[in-house]
Amino acid sequence: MPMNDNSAPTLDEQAGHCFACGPANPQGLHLHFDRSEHPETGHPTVTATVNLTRIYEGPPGYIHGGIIATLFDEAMSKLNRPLDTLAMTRHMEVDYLRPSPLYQDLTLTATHERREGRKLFHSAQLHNAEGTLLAQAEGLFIAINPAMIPSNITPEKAGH
Ligand SMILES: CCCCCCCCCC(=O)SCCNC(=O)CCNC(=O)[C@H](O)C(C)(C)COP(=O)(O)OP(=O)(O)OC[C@H]1O[C@@H](n2cnc3c(N)ncnc32)[C@H](O)[C@@H]1OP(=O)(O)O
Repeated sequence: MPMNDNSAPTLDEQAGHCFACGPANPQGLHLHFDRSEHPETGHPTVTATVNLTRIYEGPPGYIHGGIIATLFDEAMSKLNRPLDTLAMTRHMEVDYLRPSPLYQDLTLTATHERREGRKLFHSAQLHNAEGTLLAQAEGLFIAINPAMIPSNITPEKAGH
């Protein structure tokens, strides 16, 4: 495993098994986000294209609502890095406006809205290819002490 200069795992290495974005998780979603700035506010924005199979089905033909929440949680969490902040989700609200179809390219976006001390407020949306808003979320992330994140997780230490 590649290491940084201190031979300690980097944050990306620590997060390699993240269910939503980790490349090392064989059962994960392997989401990839492009980062930019919001054209009006200049705040960090991220975008990903998602196209999910029946593994993630809830209602027949549609994505499970819990997976949609996962998409939003992950997209909003990706805004913390450009804000130079290590943070975890404290609160999230999801509006499911239309069923979100499987086997179609959908656009997942998230934008940083504002910061109040340790509190980071983000928003996220899921659109179909026609531009219809399918679901949306608001999230509160709290900046944490990096010491909260263990540097070496093994099955033995996780109790498996
Ligand atoms: C981290 C690196 C890797 C990134 C991976 C990203 C993965 C994707 C993101 C995730 O899924 S993270 C996993 C899910 N989240 C968690 O497991 C977090 C579990 N919760 C905690 O560990 C603690 O609650 C946390 C460290 C987040 C915060 O605990 P604290 O005790 O430091 O803060 P507190 O609970 O007092 O809340 C902080 C502030 O939020 C405020 N707050 C809480 N709920 C609120 C609400 N609903 N609306 C507005 N404000 C709210 C609360 O009042 C308070 O305001 P003040 O600081 O002004 O007093």
